[in-house]
Amino acid sequence: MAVLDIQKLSVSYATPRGELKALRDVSITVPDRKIVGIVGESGCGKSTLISAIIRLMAPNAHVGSGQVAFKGEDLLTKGEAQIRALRGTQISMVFQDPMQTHNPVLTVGRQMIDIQYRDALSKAEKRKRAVDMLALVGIPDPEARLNQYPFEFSGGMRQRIAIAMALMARPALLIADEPTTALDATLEVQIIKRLRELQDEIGCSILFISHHLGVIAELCDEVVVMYAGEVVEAGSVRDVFHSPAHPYTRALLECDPGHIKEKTRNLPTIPGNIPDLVNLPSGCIFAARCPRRFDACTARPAMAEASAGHGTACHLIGMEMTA
Ligand SMILES: Nc1ncnc2c1ncn2[C@@H]1O[C@H](COP(=O)(O)OP(=O)(O)OP(=O)(O)O)[C@@H](O)[C@H]1O
Repeated sequence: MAVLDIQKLSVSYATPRGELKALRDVSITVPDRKIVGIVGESGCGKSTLISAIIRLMAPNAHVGSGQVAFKGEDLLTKGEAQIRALRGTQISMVFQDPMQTHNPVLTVGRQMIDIQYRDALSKAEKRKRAVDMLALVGIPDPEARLNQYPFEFSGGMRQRIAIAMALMARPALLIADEPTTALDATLEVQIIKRLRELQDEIGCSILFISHHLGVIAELCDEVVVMYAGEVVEAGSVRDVFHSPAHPYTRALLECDPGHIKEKTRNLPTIPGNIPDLVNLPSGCIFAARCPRRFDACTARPAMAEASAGHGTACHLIGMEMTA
C-alpha cells in the first residue's frame, strides 16, 4: 500500500481578486520505502500541497475536493487532535531553514529529549537515543554536542540535526521541503547521501521538494513535475529525466542539458510566466508558453500514459502514439 496517496486534490485561496485555484486535481502517490521528488517553478503549488497534507493551511485556504490518504486513511476528514498526533511521529518535516525546527534558547539535547515526550522511556534512555540519532546523521562527538545550543553549530550541522529530530520518531513519511537549498554544494551532496542511507535504514518514505534537478535525479526514485497547480508529468526518475514527455519538462531539461552531472542549483528559467491562477485559461495550462502547442491544446488534456508507470498531461501523447 502507498504510504501517501493524494487523489484529485484541489485547493484554492480566497483573495480580493476572486478565488485563486492553487491546486487542481492533483494526484500524487508515495509508495512504501520510496523517495518521490516534486519539482516545479515558484508558484506551482508545492507549499500549498505540503500544507494540505499536514493540515496547516492558511486561514483563507479551502480544500475544494480530493483525498489525502496516509496509510489508507483520509487525513482531510480527520479531527485536529488526530492530525496533531500524527505530525512529528508518523509524518515528520524538514524545512529549508533548520532554525524553523530549532528552539534557539534550548540545547540540542533538551530539544531531542523533549520530542520523545510520548515515549515511555527514562531520561537516560531518551538521551542515548538522541546521541545515537546524532551519530547517525554524522555529527562528530554527539555526546558532548548534545549540550550545545543551535547557534553553536554550522548551517550544515544544524540541518543534519533537524533531520535527526525529524527522524527521531522513525516516521513512516518524511516531508523534506528544499532541505539543502541553503547549503553549499559539497554539504548538499553529503546530506543527500546521508538522507538516502537513513531512509533505507529507517525504512520510511520521503516526499522531497526541490528546485534542484540534479538532487532530485540523484536522490529520488520517482519524480512529479508540477506546473501552475497541476501535475503535468510523473514517473520514475529514469523515465521522466531521460525520456521527458511533457514540453514543460523538456523545456526545463533542455535549458540545462548538464542537469544531472552539474547539479544545477536553481530551476532553469524558461520564457514566459505562469498563468493567472484567478483567471485560468480554459485549455492546457502550459499552452501559452508551449513551443509545440496546436489546435487540441484549447481543451484541457487528461493524464495519459507515455509508457508503463509514466504519465503526462499533454495532447501530444495521443498524437505521437497514433502517428
Ligand atoms: N495564503 C494565500 N493567499 C492567497 N494566495 C496564496 C496564498 N498562499 C499561496 N498563494 C498563491 O498560491 C499559488 C501557489 O503558491 P505556493 O506557495 O503553494 O507555491 P510554491 O510552488 O510553493 O512556490 P514557492 O516555491 O515560491 O514557495 C501562488 O500563486 C501563490 O501566490
